[in-house]
Amino acid sequence: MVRPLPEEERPLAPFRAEIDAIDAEIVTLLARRFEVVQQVVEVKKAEGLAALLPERVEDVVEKVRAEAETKGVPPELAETLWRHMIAFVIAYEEERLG
Ligand SMILES: C=C(O[C@@H]1C=C(C(=O)O)C=C[C@H]1O)C(=O)O
Repeated sequence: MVRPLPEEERPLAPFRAEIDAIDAEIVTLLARRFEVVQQVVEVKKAEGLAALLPERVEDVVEKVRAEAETKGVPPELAETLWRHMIAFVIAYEEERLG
């Protein structure tokens, strides 16, 4: 739903267009990541592996924090986002692994 832009917010329009385009790219990348997660579920089923593999979770968080830092993104932001996403992924996997 797109609400009419209040007059005083008009100078923000080009930046918001850029943010919207970036968000769409992020969602595309999330879709790719999620497709891989579905393959992970199949392997975990076959191998009897748990949804939550804590050491891997910490490795992923460490990597995204480091990557964020090199790109001028606050590492705490990356960590917060990834921990939320990973928690969702683990719940998704748990539902499918039983
Ligand atoms: C995808 C996996 O399952 C879980 C989800 C992870 C993720 O979203 O990065 C990482 C660790 C796992 O507990 C995995 O084990 O690799």
